[in-house]
Formats: sequence, C-alpha cells, structure tokens
Amino acid sequence: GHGPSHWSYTDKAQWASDFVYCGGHMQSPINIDTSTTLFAPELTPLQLYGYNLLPEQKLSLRNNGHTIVLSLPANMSLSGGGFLEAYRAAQLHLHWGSKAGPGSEHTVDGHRYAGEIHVVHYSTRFRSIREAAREPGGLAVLAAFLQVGSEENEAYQHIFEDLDDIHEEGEETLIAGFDIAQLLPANLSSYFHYNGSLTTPPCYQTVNWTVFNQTVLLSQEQISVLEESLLGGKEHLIQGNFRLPQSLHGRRVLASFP
Ligand SMILES: NS(=O)(=O)c1c(F)c(F)c(SCCc2ccc(C(=O)O)cc2)c(F)c1NC1CCCCCCC1
Ligand SMILES: [Zn+2]
Repeated sequence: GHGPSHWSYTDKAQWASDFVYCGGHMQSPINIDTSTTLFAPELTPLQLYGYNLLPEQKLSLRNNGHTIVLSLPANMSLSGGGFLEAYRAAQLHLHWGSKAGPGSEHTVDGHRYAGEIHVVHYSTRFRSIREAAREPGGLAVLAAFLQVGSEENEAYQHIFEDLDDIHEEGEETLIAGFDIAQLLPANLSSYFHYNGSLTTPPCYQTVNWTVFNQTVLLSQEQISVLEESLLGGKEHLIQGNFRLPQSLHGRRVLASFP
C-alpha cells in the first residue's frame, strides 16, 4: 500500500508495522483446535431480535474494495450466548477464496471452509460502532462457515443476485429486507466463543467472537459467483480476502456444547 490507510491481503506481513494492534497478543482469526476447547455450560443459546426484516426495509449493499458489506438496522439486536450485555447489529460481510482454494478466516482442526460470514454487532453501551470498536467487549461478531452443498441457498441469493450492481470498488446498491437469520445456521446453540480482534487493520482487540459449529450450505455456483464478481481495484478481483490464523498466546476457546 502507499501509506498506512491503504492495506491489502497481499501484504498481510506488513500490517503489524503499519497498525500497532495487528501485532498484539489477542488477534483473530484463529485455528480452533477442538481437542483443547473448554465446555462452558453457561454459554446459553444466542437470541436474535428483529432479524426478520420486511421487504419495505431497504438495506445498503456496498463493495468497499475488501469485501461486500450489507448495512443492518440498529433495531436488530443480540443477547444470550454468555454475553453480559446486549449488542446492536451494524453490518455483515463475507470472506471467500478463489478457484485456487477456500477462503474462511477461522479454521477448525486445520480445516479451511469455502467461506465465512461475519455479522458485526456493537454493545448498546456505545452510541456508534466507531466508538465501540475501540473498547474491549465493544464488538460481538457472529461467524458461520460457508460450505459447498448440493442446493442453492435462497437466503444468500438475496445478496448474490445483486452483485453485478456493485462490481466496481466503491459501488453501492439497495436491496429489500429479508430474514437475516436465514444467513446463519439453524442451530444457534452450538458455538465456539473467544476474545479476539478485527481481522483487518486496525486489528482492534475488542471483539467477542462467536463461531457457530454448524455450517451454512451454499451451492458451488453461488460460491463461484462470489469469487468472480467483485473488483477490489482497477483490474483485480477480490479473492482470498482472509487473514491467516493468529497465535492464541494462552487464550482458551470455550465451547457451548460438550
Ligand atoms: N472481519 S472484520 O469484522 O474485522 C472486517 C473485515 F475483515 C473487513 F475486511 C472489513 S472491510 C475493511 C475495513 C473497511 C474498509 C473500508 C470501509 C468503508 O469504506 O466504509 C469500511 C471498513 C470490515 F469492515 C470488517 N469489520 C469492520 C471493521 C472495520 C471498522 C470497525 C467496525 C466495523 C467492523
Ligand atoms: Zn470479517
């Protein structure tokens, strides 16, 4: 990049020199080693409120050069799941790979999935996500793995059918509201939980991560459309927009299931 505000996935090794937190000891993503996770029965099922949006509710879908970001209304919220406070939804975005290989951020026992969805929330303690992003526990991100299955996933079509409108970096379009919960696994009770960071600069170490154990199934065609539709710069597609697993530095990963 040319100056600290510009970074890319091709110069991940430089992030820590431009962004101090990216070299910290509570970074994300991580590899989840299921043989060392700790069963925590206090991790209750996640409760989603206001996720079932009416079609009249229009949502901004934007190509920001690193991923696609769907902005979410602040009356969508999250509680339970061992969280001590409530969180408001802010945005969701995706990470994916290319023909060369899969692109989830977290891995499980070294396995990388085709992709990963992140639904970003911020604590109701704060007035804005910018403020919350700087405070420990300020953000809660729900993560689910995208896996290739035999059927087309109708919920993801609400997003993928409009990717041509945001082919170029910086482009934005409006899509009709739909049930955002349909983008997540049906089982919201089985998940991993750990404290980590944003997975891109500025890498703030302020994220409560929830990674669902059940995956979401999309068709190969849908995954290919995601991998081939979005430009991150003049000539190159956004592909492989994932950070490599970071060291735990002694952190324990909790599991809501035995
Ligand atoms: N996995 S993640 O949650 O760390 C994450 C990523 F991996 C991401 F790649 C992204 S997108 C890259 C950051 C970015 C770039 C441009 C703009 C803009 O032009 O509006 C906005 C954001 C991205 F937006 C996020 N999440 C954002 C992090 C940046 C801002 C803090 C709060 C929102 C969460
Ligand atoms: Zn993300």
